[in-house]
Amino acid sequence: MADKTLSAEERAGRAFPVSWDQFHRDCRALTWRLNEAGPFAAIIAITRGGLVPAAIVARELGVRVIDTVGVASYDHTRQGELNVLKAISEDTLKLGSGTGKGLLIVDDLVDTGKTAQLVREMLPDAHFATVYAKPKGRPLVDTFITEVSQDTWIFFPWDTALSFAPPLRDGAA
Ligand SMILES: O=P(O)(O)OC[C@H]1O[C@H](OP(=O)(O)OP(=O)(O)O)[C@H](O)[C@@H]1O
Ligand SMILES: O=c1[nH]c(=O)c2nc[nH]c2[nH]1
Ligand SMILES: [Mg+2]
Repeated sequence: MADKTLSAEERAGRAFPVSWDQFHRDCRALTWRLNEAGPFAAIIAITRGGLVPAAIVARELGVRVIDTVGVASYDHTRQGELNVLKAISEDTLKLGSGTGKGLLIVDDLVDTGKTAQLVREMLPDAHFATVYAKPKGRPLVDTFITEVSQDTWIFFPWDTALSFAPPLRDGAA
């Protein structure tokens, strides 16, 4: 049984640090795939993690109508209740005929898939894209770029900073 006193990151066996360069490249690769699935009338970023990929995808696809849906469930690395902090606007709902047809939802990743499930219920016909996917969440995503194992914690560039790493022979992982 999983130890509930440990955070998701502490339970994760591996770390997958992503640099700004790598993230930009992965977002552009995602856009190549999305270009074939579009065109899209608007992009909905799941904030906050979806903001940076949505900006890059919007620039590459030439989409200028951007909305947000605010969903939070992790307090740093501990998953709690899903909270919808901001709903999708009426204008965007109309643009997608109420079901999300012709709209693109963007997030940084799917992990357990709980966030994706909730937003998919709001817009069942929208295309759902993430940059990274873990196996549990993967079935909820239409397009993604890189899959990592469920026990991997992804470190995004906006959450990290360069720091000294001790040499391997001194016990570094
Ligand atoms: O598939 P799940 O297990 O639901 O996890 C994925 C979600 O978790 C993170 O958001 P978080 O709740 O940390 O909020 P944030 O985007 O504001 O950082 C991430 O940006 C995804 O939206
Ligand atoms: O920065 C993050 N990395 C992850 O692997 C993750 N999973 C859920 N939420 C997450 N946030
Ligand atoms: Mg998020």
